[in-house]
Amino acid sequence: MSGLVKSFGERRAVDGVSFQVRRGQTVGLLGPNGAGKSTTVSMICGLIKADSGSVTLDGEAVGQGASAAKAKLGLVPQDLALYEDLPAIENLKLFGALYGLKGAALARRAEEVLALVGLSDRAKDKPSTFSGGMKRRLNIGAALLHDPQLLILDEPTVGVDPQSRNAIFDTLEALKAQGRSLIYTSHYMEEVERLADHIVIIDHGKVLADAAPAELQRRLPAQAALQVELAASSAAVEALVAQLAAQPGVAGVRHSGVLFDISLHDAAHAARVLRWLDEQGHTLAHFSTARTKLEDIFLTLTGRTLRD
Ligand SMILES: Nc1ncnc2c1ncn2[C@@H]1O[C@H](COP(=O)(O)OP(=O)(O)OP(=O)(O)O)[C@@H](O)[C@H]1O
Repeated sequence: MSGLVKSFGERRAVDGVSFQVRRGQTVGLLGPNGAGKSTTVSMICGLIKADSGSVTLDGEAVGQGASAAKAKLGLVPQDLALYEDLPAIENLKLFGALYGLKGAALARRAEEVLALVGLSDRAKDKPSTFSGGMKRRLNIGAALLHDPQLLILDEPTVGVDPQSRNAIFDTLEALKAQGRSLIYTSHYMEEVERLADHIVIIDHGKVLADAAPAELQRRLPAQAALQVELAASSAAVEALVAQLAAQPGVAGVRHSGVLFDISLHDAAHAARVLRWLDEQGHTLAHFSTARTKLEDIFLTLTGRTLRD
């Protein structure tokens, strides 16, 4: 899509958004509340009309009405769109019929989709008896009946417990393995880190970053983090902070009591820092290492956390 703009009255919700999704690619569209994610997604699907800009799929315009390009995309809306009192399989058949599927082909496809979202054993049960996560998976299934090439999911895991979130991710990974392209919006950096091979960060309707996760990681001032807890409380904590900060490869040091968070330019520096602490006679109560979170780049770019 290119140069998408949408205003609601005086408010410019989307202000010139452009990015590409390659075949088979999973793009994570990240942004805080009100950033313009849902509006962007609605324009991509032709649900709302852009003030300007264009969306094309395989070179064909996705317009407002029915089009060949539109038939290649599926939308999983943020709000559930299911018939609570209709068995799961019948829900899927209903959506399939809306896409023009009939008879045996419709029945076969509904079964396939139910298996894909991991609900085959609940075919005859009604969504009203499902957990929140199962409803979300059925909602994803509803967008898959017509076998879309590009699936767009608007916050597919909102309000879902961690276990169900994993089940949803298994479904998304299966779709990815089938070579489908995915766009999904999220507040959750850890989800995007798990699934996306490309990340677009938007805020105030504008694209702030559009890159592969590893590339975003490289833009961070620190690549890795080391957390150490010293055994004895040290009277000279501030002096130690200064000494640690002066060690080669250390990008920054923060502490809370005897717990030190040391940012490193590279994970390879961790061993040297630990050796230095040992040489200085400090005993470790605990230590851990971690990759610096992409959440930090988000904070750097937007000045906001994702959960603001
Ligand atoms: N139909 C509408 N009428 C008026 N303003 C709207 C409408 N839809 C969205 N907006 C405004 O446009 C801005 C972007 O909203 P949008 O829903 O696209 O953000 P979002 O990034 O999806 O946020 P969230 O994560 O909360 O869903 C917000 O300021 C919102 O209040």
